Amino acid sequence: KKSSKTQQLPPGPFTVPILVRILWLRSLRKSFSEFEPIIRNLHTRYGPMVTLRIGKRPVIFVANRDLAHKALVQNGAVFADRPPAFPISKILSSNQHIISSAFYGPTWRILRRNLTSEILHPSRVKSYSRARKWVLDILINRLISHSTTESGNVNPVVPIDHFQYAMFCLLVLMCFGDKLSETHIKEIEDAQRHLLLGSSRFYMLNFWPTLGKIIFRKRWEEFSELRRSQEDLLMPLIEARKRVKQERAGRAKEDDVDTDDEFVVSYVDTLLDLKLPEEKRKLEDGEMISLCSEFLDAGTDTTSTALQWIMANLVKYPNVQERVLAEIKGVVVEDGEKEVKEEDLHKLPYLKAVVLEGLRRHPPGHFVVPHAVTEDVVLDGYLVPKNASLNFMVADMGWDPKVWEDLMAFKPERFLSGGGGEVFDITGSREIKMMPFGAGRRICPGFGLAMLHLEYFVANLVWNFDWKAVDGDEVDLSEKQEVTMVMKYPLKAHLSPRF
Ligand code: HEM
Repeated sequence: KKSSKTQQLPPGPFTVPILVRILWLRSLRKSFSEFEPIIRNLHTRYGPMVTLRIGKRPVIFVANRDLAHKALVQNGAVFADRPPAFPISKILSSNQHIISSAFYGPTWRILRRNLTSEILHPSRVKSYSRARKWVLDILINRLISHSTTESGNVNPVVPIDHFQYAMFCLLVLMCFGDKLSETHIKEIEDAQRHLLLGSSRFYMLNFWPTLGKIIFRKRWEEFSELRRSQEDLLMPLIEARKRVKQERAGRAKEDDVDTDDEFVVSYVDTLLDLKLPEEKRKLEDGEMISLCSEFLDAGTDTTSTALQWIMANLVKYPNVQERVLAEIKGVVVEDGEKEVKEEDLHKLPYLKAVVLEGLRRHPPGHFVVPHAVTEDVVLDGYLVPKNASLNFMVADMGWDPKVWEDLMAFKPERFLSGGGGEVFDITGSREIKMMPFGAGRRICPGFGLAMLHLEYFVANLVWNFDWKAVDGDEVDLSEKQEVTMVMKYPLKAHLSPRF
């Protein structure tokens, strides 16, 4: 519904914006993890829609699945905008010229369509299967070498860094082509991680940007230095793809045929010819760097966090791990075959159920990227003004007792269709029962790729190793807010190779 003058913002605590800003800054210095329980308490007190005044803009939180569906799916176009970025994000996103922060309009449409049709299309995703196998081998070798000492003793492994590195490798190869060395990948990972982890340190620069340039001069310099080092690392890779493209074009002209069957299109290749519709020009170097950086970040921590939560539950509940293994045994027919092939994943419904249950119980992001509306509207009788920032309680949507029985238990069976063949709709198009990837027009475009990565790596990790809890160090499922919602006590497990 359109709004009228009498409509009010959703309820919320009375706050003095300047005080909230100061408290916000102080709390950021300590920990971000207090934030979600506060919003949850406010929902208990005020209902499914709550307003908080943190800065100049009201921030509205929605905790109800039906309202999320009404907004994001039924009125998708109105709720698909993004708020203006804070100064730091503005620099990192080249003025909101990346998919996740672009305003809803032609630029967002062309950038998103390029990603979905040129890179995330199933046939293109298939062309990266060699890269996935390469990364799987790296991961398995790393896990083996970390679980045995030189004297042959077995050590428990803390796999999260290896998961992160593996997911990062995959995304780098898709982004810059599959001919990069491990050393090079590690360098890029370090630069990206510095920026990502530093983001909470630089958050303070968003407030009072003009005066802050003087007060926080050192921190601004540190931020500029990190962005520069990111540019120094990524730009040569982009330039290298430009050269490959030119050489191929030259060869194609001479021979009139494409001789290089091995060639795999990378994300950068698709950006080189892209034209921004509003500015009517090609992408600038800075914009390409920002888009590559978005691509790497979006698919790395999210997926490796989910992978860690899923493996933690398989260690905690050995009967679930046994069932995954038994299902794989029915599919891998060749004796001694070490790989569960991705072509076989669709024959493993229980594995898929395990991944879905992992995403429901432990969604890597407990909020979506902030949304905005394209015009003042009314939702559930309350005004959602154009200048508001709007968010949705992702974790709470998947923990609704009206939908899920015994909701905090890890029960993959709830996703088995019982022979009916009905596949669970993760996009929430008809009804939102959980939304780990968001919903509607801004839904994560990478959800298919993420599901593939999770199914492929969970299957192969279980197929290659028996995962066991470490005596006296039981798996603890407490959470901690970092870039994503991670395990407060990272998974530690004994791994016995099965081959
Ligand atoms: C388990 C893994 C992943 C999870 C849980 C996840 C989750 C999300 C969520 C919650 C959003 C915000 C949706 C919204 O604002 O309403 C999002 C956006 C996005 N994700 Fe993912 N994601 C994952 C993997 C990936 C991968 C592998 C890619 C790409 C390679 C990707 C690319 C993006 C992009 C570009 C956006 C912005 C979409 C837009 O604003 O239109 N994500 N993701």
